[in-house]
Amino acid sequence: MTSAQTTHIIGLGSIGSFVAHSLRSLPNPPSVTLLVHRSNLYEELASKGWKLGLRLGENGDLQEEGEFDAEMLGESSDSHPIYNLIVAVKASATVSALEPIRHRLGSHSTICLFQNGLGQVEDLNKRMFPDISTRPTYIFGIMRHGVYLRSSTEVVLASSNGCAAVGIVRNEEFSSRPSQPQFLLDVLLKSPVLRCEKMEWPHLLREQLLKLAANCVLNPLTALLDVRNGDIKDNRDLWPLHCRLLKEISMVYGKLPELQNLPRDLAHFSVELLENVLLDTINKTARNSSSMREDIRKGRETEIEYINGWIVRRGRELGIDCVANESITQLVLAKSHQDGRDKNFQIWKAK
Ligand SMILES: CC(C)(CO)C(=O)C(=O)O
Repeated sequence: MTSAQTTHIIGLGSIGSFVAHSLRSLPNPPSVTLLVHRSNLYEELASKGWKLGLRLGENGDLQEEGEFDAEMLGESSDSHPIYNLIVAVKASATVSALEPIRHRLGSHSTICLFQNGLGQVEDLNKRMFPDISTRPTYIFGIMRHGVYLRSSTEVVLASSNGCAAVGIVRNEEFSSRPSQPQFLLDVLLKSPVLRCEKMEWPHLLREQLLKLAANCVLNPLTALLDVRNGDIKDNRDLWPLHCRLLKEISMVYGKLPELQNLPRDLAHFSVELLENVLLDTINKTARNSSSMREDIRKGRETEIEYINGWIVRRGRELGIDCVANESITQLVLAKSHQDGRDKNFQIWKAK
């Protein structure tokens, strides 16, 4: 049984588990239901008494929070409506992850996406909620905390100076929807560990676009060269490529219809500004191994279609040829499919 005060969380990687823990550690915690895809994770949570642990710093004490509810997706025949949903799966897995609970979502729901990249809302609307009247309200979240999983039920928060931002996505059909996004916003904003601020949509969109520009350079290059973020700055041979990628991105941003009516300080994205954001991101995350490099190393699908791929698609709509972003997208796709192809080739050769 769920109520309008229950928060569901799907995607129990580092971000999803961190948010789940933050909500349950509030003084009057909301009820939180974890939506689990893997039976081994479900069994592990059960064996730990439905608790998740958070360590503040690598060697900090383990703080456990419990009384989570959990549902094993695919096996649960639950048809109760879901009012508040936090999505922390990879951008490329959003639609498939939400498929088993699609019948429980609708205009009564608020969906908060804590993900890299852009284009997920358009995907959800097209593939899951084509009827405008049944669409949920979306909140987009930007996570600036360094978190990683030490085990499937233990998260490490690398430092206490990270922060997060959330804002309600305003699009053409956003009007008076029956969902109550305030509940989810309030619980997210209350958590002292999350350090989450609320931003009005044009400001959050600007932050997302700036973050996306840095991701468009850092993520594919670290993945293709198999290096840490800091190495991208030190390798001078890459500089002309950074510049070409950012020039295309600046041109696309300059023509985005959703920015046309905004004041200049919100809609202006010069190449110099994007370069500064890129350098600042590299300096702050120099020792990080980017999420795309990790995806490639672990043989997982990357988010390239929602990072450089988004720039290429929007560029195409606006008549801007994004040759550098398109080439780098193809290279990352080729690299991530390489192992599979090698295996197929071996099988083919063996026949
Ligand atoms: C900023 C950066 C590149 C940090 O590693 C990131 O967002 C990612 O890895 O996806």
